[in-house]
Amino acid sequence: MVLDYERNQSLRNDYSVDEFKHLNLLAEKFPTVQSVCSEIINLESILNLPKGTEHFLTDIHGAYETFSHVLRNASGMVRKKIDAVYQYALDEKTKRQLATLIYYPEEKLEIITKEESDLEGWYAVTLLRLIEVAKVSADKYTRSKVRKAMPEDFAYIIDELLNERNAKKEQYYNSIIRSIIDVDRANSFIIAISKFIQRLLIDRLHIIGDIFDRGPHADKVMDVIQNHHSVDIQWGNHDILWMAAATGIRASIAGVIRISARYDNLATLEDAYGINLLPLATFALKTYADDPCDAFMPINTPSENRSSTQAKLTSKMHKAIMILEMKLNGEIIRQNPEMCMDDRLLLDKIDYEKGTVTIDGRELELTDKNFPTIDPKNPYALTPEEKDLAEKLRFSFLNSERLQRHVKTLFSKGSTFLTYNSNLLYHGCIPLDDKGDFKEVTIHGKKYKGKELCEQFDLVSRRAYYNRERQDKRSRDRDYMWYLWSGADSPLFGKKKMATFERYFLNDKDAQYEASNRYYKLRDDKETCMRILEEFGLDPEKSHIINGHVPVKVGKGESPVKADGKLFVIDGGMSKPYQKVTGIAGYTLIYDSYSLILAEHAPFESRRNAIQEEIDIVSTRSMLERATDRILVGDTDNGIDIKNQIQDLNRLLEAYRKGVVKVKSVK
Ligand SMILES: O=P(O)(O)OC[C@H]1O[C@](O)(COP(=O)(O)O)[C@@H](O)[C@@H]1O
Ligand SMILES: [Mn+2]
Repeated sequence: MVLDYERNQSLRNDYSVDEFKHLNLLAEKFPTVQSVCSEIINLESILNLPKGTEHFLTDIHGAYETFSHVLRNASGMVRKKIDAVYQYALDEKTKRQLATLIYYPEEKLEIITKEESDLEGWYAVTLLRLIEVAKVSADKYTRSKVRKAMPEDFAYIIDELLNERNAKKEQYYNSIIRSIIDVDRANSFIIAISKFIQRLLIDRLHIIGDIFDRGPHADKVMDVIQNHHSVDIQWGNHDILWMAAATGIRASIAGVIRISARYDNLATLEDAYGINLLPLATFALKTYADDPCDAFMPINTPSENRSSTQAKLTSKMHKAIMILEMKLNGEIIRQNPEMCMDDRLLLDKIDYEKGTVTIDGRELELTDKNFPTIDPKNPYALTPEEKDLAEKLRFSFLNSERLQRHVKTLFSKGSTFLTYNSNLLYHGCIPLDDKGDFKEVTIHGKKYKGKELCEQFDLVSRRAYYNRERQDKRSRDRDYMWYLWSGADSPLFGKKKMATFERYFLNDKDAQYEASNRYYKLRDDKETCMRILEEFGLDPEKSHIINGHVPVKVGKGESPVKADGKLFVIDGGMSKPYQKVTGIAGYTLIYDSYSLILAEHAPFESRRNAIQEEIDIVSTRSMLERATDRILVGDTDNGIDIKNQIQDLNRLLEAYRKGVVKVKSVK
């Protein structure tokens, strides 16, 4: 092919060698003039369709049941579609049952098939209703896109049922329904079409970070994400902590275990990820045999459980891993002065005789003075047992197949930030200095700020993970990946310190205070947000920033809408422990072809009640912005890709017609 190119002077005049190669590759996929033309027509028609609906969620923190419900009910959109079709035709009870069936088809069918006296009649009516709901859910997409979303087993039938109903074909239509029931496929069909509806209503899912920690089942959330048809993730500080642990970074491993102990989730760590915690339990029992470890009782342990063997063991493990984490953090901080984290070196500021610590010139009394593993002369040194323990834990994390799979998903679908359809998405902040300019941060001796800083942290983390087998060598990439969890200039965190030590060992609100980067004040300011949008290459007039990380205190009157609507903070406290702070149970930001809508969710009772009592999450929707014209695919990022494809196809068509690229097929 390249030879053809070199021999042909006129070819060389019209095409570069790269374009010639590219067109020949494209010709493999579109081997005839006919196929090129139909693809152009197909793509042109997609450009004129309404854009798909995007859903944004954040700070899931292991709240699997709520997360799963919000996806199943498409943040309230399933119910909205049912209401649109059957506004007065069905009563509330029937609509609620239909909605629950769509959310939990398997579970609901089990109940209904046992209770329903006229099952055949119920199937017939229900199939028809589900098809109607599917129809309105699919109406803005092309037939080809809808077909791609269909469950394989029923693709043909669903396609027929969605498109073929008119007076003439009524009999044909009814006969399909009849035979689904007759051949005993009604249950499978209901499950398939329900999932199809769920999928149609969330065309794209964005997760603005913090999937892990606090709640019990981040592992199940990750399974859902792993199998999702279209999702992206912006890493949160808790996610990167787990990713760093899976990279084999010992300080991060200790951090993951500490938080799991704090929220009484050690069993999940063992059962879901197969992490062997026996070495930690043995070490903790021996080291803290007579220490009550009161400050390390898992939070929210009911008073009647506090003296149980289990609670006592967890507290000892919690303290043991906390001290190990402090030592390992110290090792990284001391080796990386450019991180400027010396204020986090506290083990050497303790007077072990007096039981005090000196912070910012203030001598404060420790609430717990028992440090059997610390050598006051060399407080960061690991004891031989601690070294052995850290190695065993690292082995477990590096070899947990499920954890590694989840972390690979976080890498393949995630990043430190994302621009998508004129929105800029990131979990924490873009570090700013005291004057409000982009803060310069040193990584590996070089200074970065703004977008470049986020890109650099992204790169460092990927390098650290994909070179994790080379643990023999000290890796500064690993150190910087660790930094992202709690470093003052980490875009995933952005507080001047993480006061972990102070929160466990002191009774002093001032010392425990975690001041935030300037960003968190200045994000209220429209001009700052516009500058950030510009920095990331977006049109500041039209674009928005979408943030998580800091719970919005809705109960105290705080609004998730900042900077005159340029920025939205959508951490509404999906995980239970944070609902006290927010007063609600999470937000979904919905971006459809007309508008930006914020759905505010009331607490979710439980999956059991959702299925049995048909208790849905109550969501209040408010319109944030409405477009004057309906937004079409042509206006989106995907639209830009499609337009580029059309351009390439036109060049190919021209090349076929000029005879410079050979038509590859005679068909
Ligand atoms: O609520 P806990 O478990 O005490 O955690 C508090 C810690 O979590 C953090 O808020 C970080 O977690 P988030 O990213 O969820 O905010 C720290 O700043 C703070 O020290
Ligand atoms: Mn966070």
